[in-house]
Amino acid sequence: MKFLDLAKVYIRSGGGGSGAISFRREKFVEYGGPDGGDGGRGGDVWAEAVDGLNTLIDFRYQQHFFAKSGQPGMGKQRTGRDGDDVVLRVPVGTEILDEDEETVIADLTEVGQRVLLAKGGNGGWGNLHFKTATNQAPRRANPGQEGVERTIWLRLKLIADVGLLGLPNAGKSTFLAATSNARPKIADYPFTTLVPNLGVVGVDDAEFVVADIPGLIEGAHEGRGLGDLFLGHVERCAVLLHLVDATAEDVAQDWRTIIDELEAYGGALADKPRVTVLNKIDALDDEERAEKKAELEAVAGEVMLMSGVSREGVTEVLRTLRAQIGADRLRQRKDEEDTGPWQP
Ligand SMILES: Nc1nc2c(ncn2[C@@H]2O[C@H](COP(=O)(O)OP(=O)(O)OP(=O)(O)O)[C@@H](O)[C@H]2O)c(=O)[nH]1
Ligand SMILES: [Mg+2]
Repeated sequence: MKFLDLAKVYIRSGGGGSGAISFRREKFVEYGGPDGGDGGRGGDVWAEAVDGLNTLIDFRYQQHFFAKSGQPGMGKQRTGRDGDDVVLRVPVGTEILDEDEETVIADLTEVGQRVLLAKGGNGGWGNLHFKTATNQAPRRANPGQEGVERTIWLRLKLIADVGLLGLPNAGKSTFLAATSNARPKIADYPFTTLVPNLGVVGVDDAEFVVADIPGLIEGAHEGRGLGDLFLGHVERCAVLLHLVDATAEDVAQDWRTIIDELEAYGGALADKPRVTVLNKIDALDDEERAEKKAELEAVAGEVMLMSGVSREGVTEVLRTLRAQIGADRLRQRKDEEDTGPWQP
């Protein structure tokens, strides 16, 4: 199976148009001077971070991006038309890497940020440019400069405030759907979420972005399951929301599995603030709730209770997240009429 947060792309800027060799031809003018125009410039290839995208899926269907060449120059001093630029529209948070997959060419972290990936070739000079005192009728012009061809990689790291963690089936997508504008796929089989979903969650007067990532399983950091590829996504989150399925056999063990993965992944992930939630409590009676809560608290410390389905406890969890995210990252909640739904 292929993952959409990494895409290989071939790009080529346009070559410059060649300069023209041409001479003026007019009635009663016997020796018209040179009038060959310059070739047009070739188109550039750019990348630009845009609103409203959160995967690189489009680059799975189109991997080649070639800008147009400049048109050749023409007589009567006419310059050839420039080739159109090509712009790769990528989600915010996309890194652009060189062919070696390591060298970072650019990191597009803001909407509208642009980077030039391949410059179009200059147009060649027409013979008009070569006229000198001793050579009044030059029969030479330049070819256009060639375009630049290169292979690059696009790598997406989502910029979310909260990263959802949990084993497959813990109810992460259900939670996201219940609390945000995102409509992730939900099913009672594991690994329903193949592509990370982003949702904007509002609570009180604040908004933040939650990323639903595919379920983590044991060994994910070694490449098992789908989780490890997406651990990279959560690196930039301010808080992790760890959901534990209350209907599971052993909630302490389920919790431990995820924590082990975080620790094995290394980096700052394991030290990030974390909110631990016992989810799906609608399926339990009071006695079972207390029992599971105690089991989980014994290993995880403070635990909140919630159900993404009945929505019991959801607001409290959102408020806790809000408090942990920090004011600098929170967006002001706006009425949808004002601006339309905010798109990650
Ligand atoms: N009773 C109950 N069931 C829930 C709750 N939340 C989710 N479920 C069910 O649990 C199953 C898995 O839910 P998802 O939201 O797809 O789980 P996930 O964690 O996103 O799973 P992956 O994407 O596979 O990692 C579905 O059948 C849901 O209906 C809840 O609060 N209560
Ligand atoms: Mg899911």
